[in-house]
Amino acid sequence: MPFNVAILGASGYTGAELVRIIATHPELRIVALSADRKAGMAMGDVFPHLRHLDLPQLVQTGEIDFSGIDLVFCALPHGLSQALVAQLPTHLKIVDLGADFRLRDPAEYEKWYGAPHVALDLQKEAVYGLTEFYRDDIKSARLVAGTGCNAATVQFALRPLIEAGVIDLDEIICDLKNGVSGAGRSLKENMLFAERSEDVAGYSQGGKHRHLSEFDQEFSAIAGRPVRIVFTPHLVPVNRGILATIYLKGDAQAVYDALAQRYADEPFVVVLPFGQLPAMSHVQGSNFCHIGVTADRISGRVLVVSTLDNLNKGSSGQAVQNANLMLGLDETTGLMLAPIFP
Ligand SMILES: NC(=O)C1=CN([C@@H]2O[C@H](COP(=O)(O)OP(=O)(O)OC[C@H]3O[C@@H](n4cnc5c(N)ncnc54)[C@H](OP(=O)(O)O)[C@@H]3O)[C@@H](O)[C@H]2O)C=CC1
Ligand SMILES: CC(=O)N[C@@H](CCC(=O)OP(=O)(O)O)C(=O)O
Repeated sequence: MPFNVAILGASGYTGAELVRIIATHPELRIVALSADRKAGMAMGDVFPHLRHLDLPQLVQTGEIDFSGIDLVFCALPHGLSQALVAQLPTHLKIVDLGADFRLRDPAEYEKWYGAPHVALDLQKEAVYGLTEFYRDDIKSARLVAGTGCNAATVQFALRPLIEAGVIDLDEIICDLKNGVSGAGRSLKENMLFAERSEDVAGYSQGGKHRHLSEFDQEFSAIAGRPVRIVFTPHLVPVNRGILATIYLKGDAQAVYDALAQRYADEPFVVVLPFGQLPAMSHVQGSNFCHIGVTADRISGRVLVVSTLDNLNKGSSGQAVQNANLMLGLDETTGLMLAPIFP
């Protein structure tokens, strides 16, 4: 018997990607889809690429009968899940894709997201959803908080290096490029084709991006002392994909060895042969993260490049990976599809 799942926010980009992934998942069945402005519409009318699927109609969340449902994916804008999850029946397992439950310190949440947290008990119970590092906790969790997509890309590169003690923790500089689907599907002037095509621009520079809160939390916990990285994201004219170029001080071979060893048995994190660097196009449409390492000509400088698909490994793929664990399924179920290329 497959597990019944609902997707809240199914008319958004991550919602549609969840549907695309789950459509061929042998153990999950979509029984409810919610939307806000698009409630009442057929999913195939909102997303013609999903027209061939037999899917429930989009409804308001309040219209869903959760009694026969096992797990809920929340793909809602920031700030909505906390109040909503608090009202849902407690038999449900929840995978939240937004930022509501990522930060363990409520003061940090308020600082970065501009409003007090309204479900502190749920926050305490939530497990951070970076599967490869929280696998055991996720297996027994009722509520999992998906990571930020930029945050996942950078953490896959840096966590093993901080753990292994092979880099200078005070010299971490990260330059990241990401695609426009990361901003969601709702209309925004600065996301218009005429403004994004043929352009590259940084944003949230100077330490203002909210994913810094996840870096601060996670990296400092691993190191056992405060770690602060320099992080500048840039928007590039691609639909999906994130590529982080990280400049470090350390021995390149030791950096490579730490990453290769840490991910040797991980099905979704691929460390390329030393000296090779990945491209966004190598992972788009998939749940894979590719990492490359090379030495700089300046002795003691190392370059690490990490790339993943923001809508897949950065959100919906990660969400399904976590749902698999929470439901006692093999972690890779439904997720081994190869990337789309070219
Ligand atoms: N896009 C990405 O790459 C990533 C996104 N995330 C997170 O995932 C979540 C979803 O992101 P994304 O799919 O991009 O967002 P979208 O803007 O594309 O979709 C948002 C969804 O939420 C619904 N919604 C909006 N307002 C309300 C409301 N008041 N009540 C109920 N439903 C509402 C929308 O419905 P309707 O359209 O019908 O109004 C839509 O289905 C966010 O928290 C985001 O931060 C995480 C990692 C990566
Ligand atoms: C292009 C673009 O705007 N990208 C978003 C990605 C955010 C994301 O998806 O992560 P959250 O779940 O934390 O929102 C950004 O950098 O803010």
